[in-house]
This record gives sequence, C-alpha cells and structure tokens, in this order.
Amino acid sequence: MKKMGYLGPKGSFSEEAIHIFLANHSELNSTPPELIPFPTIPRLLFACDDKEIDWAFVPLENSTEGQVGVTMDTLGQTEHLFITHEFVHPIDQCLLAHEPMPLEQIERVYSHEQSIGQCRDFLEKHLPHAQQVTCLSNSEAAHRISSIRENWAAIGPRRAAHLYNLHILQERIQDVTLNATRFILVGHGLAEMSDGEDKTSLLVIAENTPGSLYRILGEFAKRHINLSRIESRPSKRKLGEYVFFVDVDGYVFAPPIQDVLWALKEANISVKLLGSYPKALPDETIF
Ligand SMILES: O=C(O)C(=O)C[C@]1(C(=O)O)C=C[C@@H](O)C=C1
Repeated sequence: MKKMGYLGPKGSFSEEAIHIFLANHSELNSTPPELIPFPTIPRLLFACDDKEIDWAFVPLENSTEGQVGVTMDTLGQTEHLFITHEFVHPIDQCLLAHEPMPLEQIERVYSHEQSIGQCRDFLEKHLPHAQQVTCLSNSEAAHRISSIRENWAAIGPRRAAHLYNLHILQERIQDVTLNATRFILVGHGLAEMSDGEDKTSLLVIAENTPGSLYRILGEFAKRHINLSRIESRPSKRKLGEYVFFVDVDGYVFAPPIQDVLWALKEANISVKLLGSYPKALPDETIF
C-alpha cells in the first residue's frame, strides 16, 4: 500500500483537505493510500525526500495569511521531490472548547500560527485578554485542550470538534469569509503533461545585483509566458539576499519554457524545478 503523509494529528485542515482531494482523484485512490500523520512539515517533507513515504500533502499558501514559509523553505532543501498536484480547499475556522462558555471567560487560545493569523481581527475584538499559544497544527491544539478542563479554547476545523469531543463555541471566525488554502501533493516523479492547463513551479536564486530580477522576469516576458505567482524567501545566507518562488503557465517541456531555462542557465542563474502539474481550477464556491 502506498503511503501519503500529512501534518497531523488527525483532524487538521490538511487531513480534511486530503480526503476531499483523494475523492476527486480516482487515479490516486484506486487502492486508497495509507494516510500517515507527521508532527511537523519539515519532518514530513524530509521523510518523503528519504522515500520513507510515497507522497506528502502540504499547505503552500492561504488567501488571507499568505505563504506557508516552512513548506517553501523545506521544499528548497529537498533533493528528490516534485509537486505533482495542487488543491485549493476552503478554510472555515471554528472556536472550540471542552464545554459551552462565554467568550469573556476564555483565558487562552491554542492554534497553529496560520490560523491565528487568519483570525487576528476576531481575536483582537472578541478575545483581547486571552493569551495566544501557537501549536504545531490546529488538531494538535484541539487535542491539547481536550484533556484539560480549563477555560481554554482552540481554533480549528469543525472535524476536530467531533474527533476530540469538543464543543463548537463559534463557527466561521476567520476575518475574511472566503478563506482558502492551496495545498500541494509532492512525490518522487515529474507529473506527465495533462490534457488541460499545466503550470510549472521554479525556485530561482537571483544574484543581489542591479537588474538581476528584472533580467530573469524579462526572459519570461519576451516569450509571452504568464507568471501566476512570485514570492521571495530569505536565502538564509545573508540579510537582504533572497530566493524567488515563481509559478508560470505551461508544462516544463513546452519550448518557450525550455528556452527560458536555457537562457537562465547561460546567464549562470541557478534554477530548481519544483514541479509541473495541472492547474487547479478556481472553485466557484470559494472565489
Ligand atoms: O494546522 C492545520 O490544521 C493544518 O493543516 C496547517 C494549516 C497551514 O499550515 O496553513 C493548513 C490550513 C490552514 O491554512 C491552517 C493551517
């Protein structure tokens, strides 16, 4: 049986999303993979890089709170992984507690930092005196408060309430109602070109010299290649030095993309191919 890892424990948004993703991808689900929870995203991605598991399903960005830096940074350090799918999943945050209680009585709120960020205005307005405690995942937060009968709450998915026997104090507490996270599935082989629209994700290491980013982007523009995303992360070598995560329309072996890759190679610009995979159609119920 193939193994697919996710950020656990059970009841995280990652686990909620993986079930819906698999239901929509019969090619991966003919013999359903074994779902394996991991405590952190680096451990999950490195386990996949070391081939202990076949796939890793990880969050990449959220429409409200932005990039999931740890996923991007770890992907940059892995050697054998390719993104093979992307999946956009709506995120509805719930406030959970072991029993019904007025919000004013809540002393602490446990959650993942992404979720705290997605509910910042709610927390400022309704729980200004509660201490915020960050956890490795939302399900870990739910699990932590479930065994302690204090006036503590957790933020997380509705499913976590059922799994950890918690009461839902309030639903949809995220600051922006239409809140969604883009997840990616990574595996060990490059996905084949699809029948529909593909995209290619690259990690580009630009020099800190005048015009270097302009020159890189120019290679795409010259060939009319559309960029759908560009994000920077610190290079971790020196303050002010960055690497760029670039998503472009098209499959990696399409001649214009190959031309760009050659041009960048000739200019001594280092590029790592993160994957080429079908574009997720924006779900009309989300956006
Ligand atoms: O903690 C979880 O439930 C997760 O699956 C992680 C995660 C994330 O890192 O972005 C996934 C989706 C939501 O945006 C909030 C948290």
